[in-house]
Amino acid sequence: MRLVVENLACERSGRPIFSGVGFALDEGQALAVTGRNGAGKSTLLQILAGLLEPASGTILLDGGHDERTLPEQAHYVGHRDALKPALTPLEALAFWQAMLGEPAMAPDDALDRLDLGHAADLPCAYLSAGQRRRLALARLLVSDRPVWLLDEPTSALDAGSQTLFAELVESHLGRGGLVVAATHAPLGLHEAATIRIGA
Ligand SMILES: Nc1ncnc2c1ncn2[C@@H]1O[C@H](COP(=O)(O)OP(=O)(O)OP(=O)(O)O)[C@@H](O)[C@H]1O
Repeated sequence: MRLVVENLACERSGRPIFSGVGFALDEGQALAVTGRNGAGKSTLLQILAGLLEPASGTILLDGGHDERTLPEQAHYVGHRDALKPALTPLEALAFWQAMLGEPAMAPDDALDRLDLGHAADLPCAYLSAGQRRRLALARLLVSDRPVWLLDEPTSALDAGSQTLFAELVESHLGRGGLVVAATHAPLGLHEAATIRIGA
């Protein structure tokens, strides 16, 4: 599987955000997207996730499920954790697994993997910022999708959780996955290509 992005440009509300963005990522590879605040890192991920249209440029995913689009083969974990406050972590993961399809790890096992087993039945509203982040990342484990699009994945994570995150990503890459992550901080991976967007 190979993700090739060429000459991508984006405008928001008629204002140019970035242009000339390109990269190629093979299976087992990670890309860190860096740049100043407002450079368009989240915007780039949202375009890859199919949530925004680029002004120009091409995005090609080669070698995956031919009948599925990139967004259908990607997990997108955005800035916001997309959790309903009244649901429990277990309910939230069961929902995501049913919605995303391709079931992989059982929700309770994913919670244990992210060290959230003790909070499985609490309303998400009670979770701390780091716990909410870990729950959003647990979503990556319950459905099998080869491309992970992660926006500031380590924000709010303590040192131990950052190590855990790096282990999850390394294991995904080891299985032939692809990861694109917008970040201001090092991701703790053994190897990741980097592109900087904006000035
Ligand atoms: N819905 C919107 N309508 C118009 N402009 C927007 C919208 N959302 C974001 N923008 C603008 O697009 C630009 C890029 O924003 P984006 O969130 O992609 O930046 P970023 O590089 O991820 O920033 P940060 O490092 O602060 O997270 C910013 O100037 C922002 O104000």
